[in-house]
Amino acid sequence: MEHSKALRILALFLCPATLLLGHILGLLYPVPSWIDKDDWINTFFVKKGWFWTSVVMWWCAFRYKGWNKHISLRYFVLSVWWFVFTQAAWFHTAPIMDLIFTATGGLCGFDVLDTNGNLNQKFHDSDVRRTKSLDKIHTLLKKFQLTTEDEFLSNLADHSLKSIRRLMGLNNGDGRDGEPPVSPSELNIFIHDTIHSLGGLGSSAACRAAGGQWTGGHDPSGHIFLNTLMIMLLLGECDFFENLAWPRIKRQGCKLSNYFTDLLDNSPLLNVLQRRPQTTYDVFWELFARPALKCLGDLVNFSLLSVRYVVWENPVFLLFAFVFLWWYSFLMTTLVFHTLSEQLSGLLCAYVVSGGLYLLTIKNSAKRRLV
Ligand SMILES: CCCCCCCCCCCCCCCC(=O)SCCNC(=O)CCNC(=O)[C@H](O)C(C)(C)COP(=O)(O)OP(=O)(O)OC[C@H]1O[C@@H](n2cnc3c(N)ncnc32)[C@H](O)[C@@H]1OP(=O)(O)O
Repeated sequence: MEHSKALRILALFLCPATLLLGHILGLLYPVPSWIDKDDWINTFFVKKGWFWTSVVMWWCAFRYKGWNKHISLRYFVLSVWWFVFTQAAWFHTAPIMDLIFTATGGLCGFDVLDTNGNLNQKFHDSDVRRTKSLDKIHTLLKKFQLTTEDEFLSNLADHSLKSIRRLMGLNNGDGRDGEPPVSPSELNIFIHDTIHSLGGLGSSAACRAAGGQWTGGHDPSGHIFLNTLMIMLLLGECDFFENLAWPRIKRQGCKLSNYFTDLLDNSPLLNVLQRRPQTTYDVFWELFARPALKCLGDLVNFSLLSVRYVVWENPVFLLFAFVFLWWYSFLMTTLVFHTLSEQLSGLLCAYVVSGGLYLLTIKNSAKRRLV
């Protein structure tokens, strides 16, 4: 099968096939325990995914084809769709994914206390996140207390602040006894209503910033949406320069392997046999220092050449490394996060636009070739 056909099939079917694979794996194996919302892959790469994908895509375009108005148009369409779906549908409004969530009954919740007045373990999914949220809620309630003129509400705010400080392990001075005869659920309602009265909690980002928890409703998976869009953008664009990328790799051969074998070709015993050192110092030098220095030099050479080979000469490797990263994140999302229907809606929303765009482009370029 020719390269471009394989690439198109990969671009079109990789994401739906991975969704299926994830659910089959989910039936066969336990949920992976190493996945963490705050790990470096998620915070540094996936959550800034559009930035990384843009850099890699434009870099490849620049190194293989140069600027071209068709690429810019496709990038513009996908960027606008990414932006309105995940960032903001319009100026100062929530993005489409959050509008769907709130329209289906979802809200920003503040169920900080459980029925016994202790920290609700279902409020956020790790101690670090719970502590950060309590801190944010404390700041907002403090602000409210300083500005309200209603004595009753000010007292309630005071009681809530004391409870929150207790949950954070801070000393209130008067201990738990100083807290009022207000039930935990009433305090939760007060915290919820007060923070909502400050306004601007219509998006998941704003909810997070206020320390709340996005609960209920249908929450289309932002990760599935973004990963799909990024995979299709990278593989879709690769289709337009792969005829330049593969021959370049073939032409250059794998000269990196020579440098790699140099790294291994560094025997201390051979040094001793060939150079026949006379003094103890010379033996030490030939046995330990010379091989170590040579290895270091070769390693630096090898690293520099690898970077040059991958980033400058063949950035298509970089492109596939990122496709792999987005694919991995996609698979982990299918295993751990959201319901199947939320994953499907994330996939469909990305797929409809990016799939349509690339099918249309492929059709148009085939037509142009025929003419
Ligand atoms: C030498 C070189 C020269 C180069 C020369 C070329 C020049 C080339 C010029 C380029 C020019 C660039 C110009 C670009 C300019 C921009 O692009 S700048 C903009 C950069 N911004 C971005 O990239 C942002 C991308 N991120 C996003 O869109 C959103 O954060 C997301 C990922 C869609 C948000 O999703 P979300 O809110 O996390 O919601 P969702 O996915 O539903 O997840 C719900 C929860 O489950 C968690 N979750 C879900 N799945 C997972 C998972 N797989 N793992 C862990 N957690 C998960 C989430 O973390 C979330 O948890 P919370 O933290 O909210 O509690």
